[in-house]
Order: sequence, then structure tokens, then C-alpha cells
Amino acid sequence: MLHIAMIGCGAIGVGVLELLESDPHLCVDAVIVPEASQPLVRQRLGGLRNPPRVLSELPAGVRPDLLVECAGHRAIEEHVLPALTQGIPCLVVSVGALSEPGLVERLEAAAEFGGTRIELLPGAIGGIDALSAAKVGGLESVRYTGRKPARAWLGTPGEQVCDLEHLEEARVIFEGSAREAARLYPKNANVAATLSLAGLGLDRTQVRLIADPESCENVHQVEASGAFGGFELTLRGKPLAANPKTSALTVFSVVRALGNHAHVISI
Ligand SMILES: NC(=O)C1=CN([C@@H]2O[C@H](COP(=O)(O)OP(=O)(O)OC[C@H]3O[C@@H](n4cnc5c(N)ncnc54)[C@H](OP(=O)(O)O)[C@@H]3O)[C@@H](O)[C@H]2O)C=CC1
Ligand SMILES: O=C([O-])CC(=O)C(=O)O
Repeated sequence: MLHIAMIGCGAIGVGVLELLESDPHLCVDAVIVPEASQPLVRQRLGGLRNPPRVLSELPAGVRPDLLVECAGHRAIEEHVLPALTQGIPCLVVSVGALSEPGLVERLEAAAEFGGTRIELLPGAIGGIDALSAAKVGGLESVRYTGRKPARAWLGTPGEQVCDLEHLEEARVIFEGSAREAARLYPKNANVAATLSLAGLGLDRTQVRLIADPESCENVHQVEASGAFGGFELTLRGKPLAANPKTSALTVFSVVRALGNHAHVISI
């Protein structure tokens, strides 16, 4: 049985906990969330057979087998870096945070110090295995298009490009490098950052973001070419009811990754 601590308990976290209830090899003992949201989180988890403890940080001396981050960019600094330093292996979904200059190097240094590893999860996107294998032979180009319902872009610079509430047809709201996408759209930059880290890096990965009033899915398209040949991927992600900015596949990606640590065959 693997003992897990989870950082964050929102749309992804709750979905993961519900699915893990039926896996006898994995047990989430604690979820770490800000003090202010603890009563709400305890209420959300009330329906689970064995709800985890809800805490603001890992108690001194407690050492889970794995720590999984499902919280957001700030949590990398607050929880993942210290856990790595203590030798706790970490799985991370907020991969967009790694676009911040210097953070990859700091995570590497913390993991080396602790003698452990950090695993970046594919989350809402697929094909990361193929892309990073293709990189070994040499990649020429990687283009990513992210299309989401118009309202999913509220609160982003897309609001300055068009009237998202009254959009009548699909509109490109951003075109540029993954680095620029991460700077302008940090909350939507996880997929772009993941593709960049697996492939050609933040400066050479081209990104296009589209607000589409007709769409009710988060559609991720990737076109890559290189010495291996080429691939085109379209992933039509269903948004989570609890957070339409997040695709349901992200929950399944976390459950898969945790299962791969606990089960004898990993795939
Ligand atoms: N790789 C990928 O493809 C994807 C990655 N993501 C990443 O996953 C993150 C979580 O997504 P989702 O579950 O939908 O978001 P939610 O907003 O539904 O939930 C976030 C949870 O994390 C908690 N939290 C926030 N900051 C911290 C912190 N510093 N320390 C501890 N807990 C914290 C929140 O608490 P509170 O309510 O108090 O803020 C809340 O419980 C996103 O922010 C995004 O970065 C999301 C989608 C796809
Ligand atoms: O589709 C999702 O779940 C989230 C997304 O686009 C991103 O963060 O890049």
C-alpha cells in the first residue's frame, strides 16, 4: 500500500480521491489546503468511506511515500520544493509553473539534494510519450492550438481582444511562443508548458489560443514533425463540472500516474 499526501483539493483533487476509493493499493492519508478552505474541503470529502485528514501542511516527521500536487502554481514553491528537499518523491500537475525562469533548476537542485525525483504529469494532454521520444531523434517543429469555450477565457487577456460574453464566432485570442503564452495566460499554460518541456522548449513551441462560443469542450491540438516523421493529435477534453477550465482527463492522468507507482505493471 502506498501512502500519499495530496496538495490541493478542488476539482481535480476531489475527482482523484473519489476514484482512488476503489484501489486497495493506494491511500491518500492527508490533503493539504489553505486554512480558510479547510471547513469546505472537509464537507466536500464527507461522502468518502475513509476521508483523509485535512491539514495546512505536512506535520513534522510525517513522510508520505508520494506527494501529489493538484493545487496551482504557488503550491510548487510552498509545498513541492520543501518536500523534494526532504526526499519525498513528488508528482505535479501545475506544470505551467515551470515556465517561471529558474524554477526548473531549483526543482532539480531540491530533488538532487533530497535524493528523490519529480514527475511532471501529462494532465489534460496526450502524446507526451511520443513527443519526448521524438525529441531524442530530433524535432523540427511543434505547434499547439488550444480551443476552449469563450467563457473559459474570462479573467484572461482574451477579454481585451474581444467581447467574450457576446462572441458569435471562434476568435484567435493569442498567437506566439509558449513562453509568451505562459506569461499572458498562466492559468491556461499547463498544456503548452508540458508540450514545451517534452519537446522543443518554451521559445520554439508555437502556441495559438482560440475562444470558441460554439465549443463546449477544451480541445487540444498538437502537430509535431522531426526525424521520426510527424504526428497530429486532437484531444477533445470534457471540462469538469466543478471547474470548467480543467479537463476531466487531468483527473484520470493523476489516477493513472499514482497507479503506476503502486501496481506491478505500469503503462
Ligand atoms: N497539467 C494539466 O493539464 C492541468 C493542470 N491543472 C493545474 O491543476 C491546478 C488545480 O486545478 P483544479 O483542481 O481544477 O483547481 P481548483 O481551483 O478547483 O482547486 C485548487 C485546490 O488547490 C488549493 N490550493 C490553491 N493554492 C494552494 C496552495 N498554495 N497550497 C495548498 N493548496 C492550494 C485550493 O484551495 P483554495 O480553494 O483555498 O484556493 C483548492 O483546494 C490548476 O491550478 C492548474 O495549475 C489544471 C488543469 C490541467
Ligand atoms: O484543458 C485543461 O484542463 C487545462 C489547460 O488547457 C491548461 O491548463 O493548459
